[in-house]
Amino acid sequence: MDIEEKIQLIEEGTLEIIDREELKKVLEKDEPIAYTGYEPSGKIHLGHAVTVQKLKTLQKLGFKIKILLADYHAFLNGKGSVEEIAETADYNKKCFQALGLDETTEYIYGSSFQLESDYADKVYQLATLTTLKRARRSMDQVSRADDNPKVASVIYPIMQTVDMAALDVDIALGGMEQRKIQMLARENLEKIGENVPVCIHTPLLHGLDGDAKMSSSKGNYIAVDDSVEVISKKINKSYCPQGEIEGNPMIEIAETFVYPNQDTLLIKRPEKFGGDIELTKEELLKEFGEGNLHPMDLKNGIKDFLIEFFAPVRKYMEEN
Ligand SMILES: N[C@@H](Cc1ccc(O)cc1)C(=O)O
Repeated sequence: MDIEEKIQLIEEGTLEIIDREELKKVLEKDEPIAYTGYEPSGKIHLGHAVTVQKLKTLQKLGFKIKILLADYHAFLNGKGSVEEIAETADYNKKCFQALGLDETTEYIYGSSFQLESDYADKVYQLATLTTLKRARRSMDQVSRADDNPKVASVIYPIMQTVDMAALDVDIALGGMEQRKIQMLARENLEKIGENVPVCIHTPLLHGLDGDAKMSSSKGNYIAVDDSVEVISKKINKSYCPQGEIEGNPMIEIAETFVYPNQDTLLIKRPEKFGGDIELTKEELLKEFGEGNLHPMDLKNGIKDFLIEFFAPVRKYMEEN
C-alpha cells in the first residue's frame, strides 16, 4: 500500500488530521507510535470504540499502539481515589483487549511514569509557559462546568502534553473534545524542544437520548460488553425521529460502525411491511431522510448489527 492509500485509510471517518504533511513523514518511519489516553471509566462504550477502531487501523498499518490508562488524570478530574480508579483501569484494559487490539498493544498506567523526575521537570517547565486562561479553556469539553475550578484542572492539560513526550508518540489520537488540549500540546511541546505529534480527531457520537455527547456519566450509551437484552432495550428506547438524519444516533452508528465494516445494512421486516431489505449507506441516508424507512425498522437493523458486532467482545469478557 502506498502512502496516499494509507493516509486515505487513516482519514476515513476522522474530522481532522493536523497535519497531513507531517503524517506523511511519520508514515515513512519504521515503527511509528500512536497513542490514545482514556480516563478509566465504569463502562467502555460506543464513544470509546470510535477511537479504538481507528487505533486498530493504525495497528494494521504498522503502528505501535500505546493505550494510556490515565488514572491520575481521572483523579485530577474528580473521578475517585487513585486506588478506585486503578481497579476500573484493569477492567477497561480487558475491554480494549476484547475489542480486538492485538498482543503488541501496550497498556500503560499514567501513575507508572507520571511521578518520575524527568516528567515532573517538564510539567514545571510547561507551567511557566502556559497561561491559566489557555489551560482552563482547553478543558472546556473534558471536565464538567465548574464556577470554582481547582488547580487540578490546569495541571491536567499540561500533564496530557507531557504524556506525549514521555510516551514518545508520533500520533496523538482523540475525540474532538480533546482538540483544545491537543492544540495546546502541539504549541507547548515545540517550545520545550520536544517532538510534536500529528494530532488526529474523531467525531463525537450523540447519546442514545439525542444528547450532544454519549458519555458514561449520562448513561446514554451502549457499552461494548452490554448483553443482548440490554442492547435491545436501549436501542428500542433510543431517540430516532422519522426522516431526520442530523443528530440521529442510529444514523451515526450506521455511519461510524456499520459501513466502515460492511457494504450494506440488513433490515429484517415482516412481509406485510415489505420484507427484508439490505441498504447501502447512500440508500439508507436517502430512504431514511425522505421518511420512507420507519424508525422501528432502522432500529431493528442497528440492533441486529450491534448484537453481532460485539459478540466477540461478550465472548472474550466471559472467557477471560
Ligand atoms: N483527556 C482524556 C484522557 C487523557 C489523559 C491523558 C492523556 O495523555 C491523553 C488522554 C479524556 O478526556 O478522557
